Amino acid sequence: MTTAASTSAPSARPRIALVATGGTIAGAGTGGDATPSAAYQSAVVTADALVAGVPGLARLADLRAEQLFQIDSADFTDERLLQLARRVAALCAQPDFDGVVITHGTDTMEETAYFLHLTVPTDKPVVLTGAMRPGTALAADGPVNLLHAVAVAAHPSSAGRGVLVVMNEQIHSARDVAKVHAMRVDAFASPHGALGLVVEGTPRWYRGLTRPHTRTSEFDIAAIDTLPLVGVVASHGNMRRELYDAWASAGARAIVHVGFGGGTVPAYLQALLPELRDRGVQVVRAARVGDGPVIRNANYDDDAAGSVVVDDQNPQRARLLAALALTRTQDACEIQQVFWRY
Ligand SMILES: NC(=O)C[C@H](N)C(=O)O
Repeated sequence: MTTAASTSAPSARPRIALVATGGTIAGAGTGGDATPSAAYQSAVVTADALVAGVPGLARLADLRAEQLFQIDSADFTDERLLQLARRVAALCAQPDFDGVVITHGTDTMEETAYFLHLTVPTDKPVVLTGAMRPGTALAADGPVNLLHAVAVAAHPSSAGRGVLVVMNEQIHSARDVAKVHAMRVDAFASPHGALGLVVEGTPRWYRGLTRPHTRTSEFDIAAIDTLPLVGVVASHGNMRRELYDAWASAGARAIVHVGFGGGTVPAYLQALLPELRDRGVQVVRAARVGDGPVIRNANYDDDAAGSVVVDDQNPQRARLLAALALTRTQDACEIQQVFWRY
C-alpha cells in the first residue's frame, strides 16, 4: 500500500523511497510517561507520521514514503521477506529514485538486511534503520536514526556499498552486522567493525567490503519464487537428536547446526549428520559464540559427513544463505563455495 508523497519537492535533492515496515521506530508508549521502558506497542506510527516527526528530512531529500507492513520484526516470515525484497528491487529499478530507506524492527533487521544485500541487484544505496526506544520515549533514538539513514541513502558516496544498516551514528554492512544488545541504543555491532560513521550529518567511510553483494551477487530476487525451508538447531549440553529429526520431517532441506565454539558436534550426535545427508538434508555447521570462523574439517570430518561450514556467518544469516544456495544447487561442495564466497 503506497501512501502520499511526504515532503514538498523542489529540484535537485536526491529522491529517496522510504519503505516502512513497523518495529519500535514506529512504536508508541503505553505506560503514560516518557521514561524509556518496555511499556510500548511497536508498529503503530505510520510512515507519513514518522517522516513528519523529523522536519530536517525535507532538506536532505525528496522523500516518498509508503507503508509496506506494520509489524513487529519478529513477525517477518520468508513470504514477507520476499515481498519486501521484490518491492525494494522494483523501487531501485525506477529511474526516479536515487536510494531506498527501510524502517524496520531491530530484532530481525540483520536478517532482512542480509537477504536484500544478496538478492537486490542495484548499486543504489539501500539503508535499513530502526530504533531501540519508541518515539514517545525521552531521548528517543528513532528520529535521529531516520535522519542519518536518509542522509546516508542520499549521499553519492554510499552507492555500490551493498545494503547498509544505520543505527546510533554507525554505518554497518549487512554482511556483518548483528544486534548484540537487548536494550541499549548502541545495540548493533559488526565483528570486523562498522564501515563508517555519520559525522555531522554526512557519511564518512573507513573500510570497504571484499565479498560480492547486490549487483555482483549471483542471487536475484527476480528469479526466486519461494525459499527452501532451512531450520536452525542451537547447541547446549544434553542435546537431543529429535530436534534434527523434526526439522527433517517438516521438510527442511538444510539444518544449521549451531555448534559450540568452532561449530563442534557432540560425540553422541556425530553419526546423525551423515544420516541427515542421506535423507537429503544438508547440514551446515555454525558456532554459537557470535564471532570467528568455523573451520572445515577441524574437530569434525565435514568431508566424510557431507556437511559444510559457514565461514564467519552467524546462524540466522547462515539460514538465509543456505536457503539461497539451495535455490541454485544441491551439491555440498558448491554450497561450501557459496559460504566461502559471501
Ligand atoms: N527495537 C525493536 O524494533 C524491537 C521490536 N520488537 C522489533 O523488532 O520490531
